[in-house]
Amino acid sequence: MRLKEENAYKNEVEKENGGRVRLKEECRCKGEVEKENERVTSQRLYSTMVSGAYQQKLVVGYALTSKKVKSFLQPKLEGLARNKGILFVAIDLHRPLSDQGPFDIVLHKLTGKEWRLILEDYGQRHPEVTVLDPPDAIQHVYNRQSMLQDVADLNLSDCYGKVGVPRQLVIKNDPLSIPDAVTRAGLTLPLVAKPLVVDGSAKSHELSLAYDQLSLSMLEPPLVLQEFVNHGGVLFKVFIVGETIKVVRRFSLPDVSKRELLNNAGVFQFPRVSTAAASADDADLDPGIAELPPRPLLEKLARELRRRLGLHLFNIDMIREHGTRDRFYVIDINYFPGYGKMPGYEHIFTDFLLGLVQSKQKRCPANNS
Ligand SMILES: O=P(O)(O)O[C@@H]1[C@@H](OP(=O)(O)O)[C@H](OP(=O)(O)O)[C@H](O)[C@H](OP(=O)(O)O)[C@H]1OP(=O)(O)O
Ligand SMILES: Nc1ncnc2c1ncn2[C@@H]1O[C@H](COP(=O)(O)OP(=O)(O)O)[C@@H](O)[C@H]1O
Ligand SMILES: [Mg+2]
Ligand SMILES: [Mg+2]
Repeated sequence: MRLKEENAYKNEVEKENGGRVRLKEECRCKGEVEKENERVTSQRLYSTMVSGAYQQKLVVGYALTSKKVKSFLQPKLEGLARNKGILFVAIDLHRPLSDQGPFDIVLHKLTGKEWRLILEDYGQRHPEVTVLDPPDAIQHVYNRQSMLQDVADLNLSDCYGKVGVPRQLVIKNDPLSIPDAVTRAGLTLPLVAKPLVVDGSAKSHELSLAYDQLSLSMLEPPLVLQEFVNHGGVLFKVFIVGETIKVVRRFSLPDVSKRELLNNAGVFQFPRVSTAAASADDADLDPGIAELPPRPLLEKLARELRRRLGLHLFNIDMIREHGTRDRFYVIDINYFPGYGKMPGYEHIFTDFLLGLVQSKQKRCPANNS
């Protein structure tokens, strides 16, 4: 690229990046966001010079924790996105959202009421921007009772297998009432006790296994008490990105035998299981346990949940009842999970973003520029 053209392009980038340039002038402290956006601008210049034909298609503003930025926004994803004309820009939480961008998509996973209100207001003022995903839809899966409600309502029982949720009971307060409440509800031990609300904290993932009824009064509400389902120690993590589904196997809690149940009492907190480090994809497993859930079943489940939950980005923790071929339970739904560990997520995610904007343009051609 000749110097004149390069300068002309620099001007064009500066113009296009109006919001970000203004941000540079306005922002007194040279913060992380500014540095990030400078880096992005120079990367864009570089990619133009290398490819010769740069065409930016969409700008994705993101509001994610630093942990999530590290695991999700990996260099391979950013590089691929850049080649496809997608630019990721960090949202500055200290400045009004409407002064930033303009964005085509806002990608976010932050908890807290303040952020929710900001996004709701922004969504109303900027209907042309796709907010991934709507805050109230995300809120619905941050509660372990409501997250499974849609699976229970689905009644998926004639689609290459049956999918349900374990029987469960919500305890809002008074731990002393738990043993009676469990008897009345007719729940069978052992039970998994899970904090009712998932708020991104380590505490919301502190789960316990309860072997006897009396010890249940030692638990700290608000919580969900869920029947433990023997599943051969293997769990299926079903990642969903729009219409794409990817399944991986993870190790999980081992089965609890009748004898073990008789010989044990108490409530035992267990460490985080089924994390990425517990991959069981390459393990030598009993085929009856390891066989993935049937594809048509997953497709129907994902399609229905996408529609009912109003979410594009989530995963489902699913187990097969040990000793059955086709009896499945959904035990957990996570919003914007650890996609960095989903095989091929870079291509899947970038294609998904492009597809979103294309389908929006088809629906509202007047917005095309
Ligand atoms: O820590 P990661 O990257 O494995 O992702 C966590 C998820 O793990 P997974 O992708 O299912 O293996 C994790 O899934 P689980 O609840 O462990 O099944 C949660 O989604 C977690 O988010 P939060 O703490 O509930 O807000 C996710 O944490 P964040 O990345 O959103 O902080
Ligand atoms: N009803 C259940 N039956 C058997 N195992 C369960 C059940 N619920 C949870 N588990 C085990 O506990 C782990 C964590 O539970 P989960 O509901 O997924 O909570 P989290 O949101 O912290 O991942 C699961 O990965 C699984 O190994
Ligand atoms: Mg889980
Ligand atoms: Mg979870």
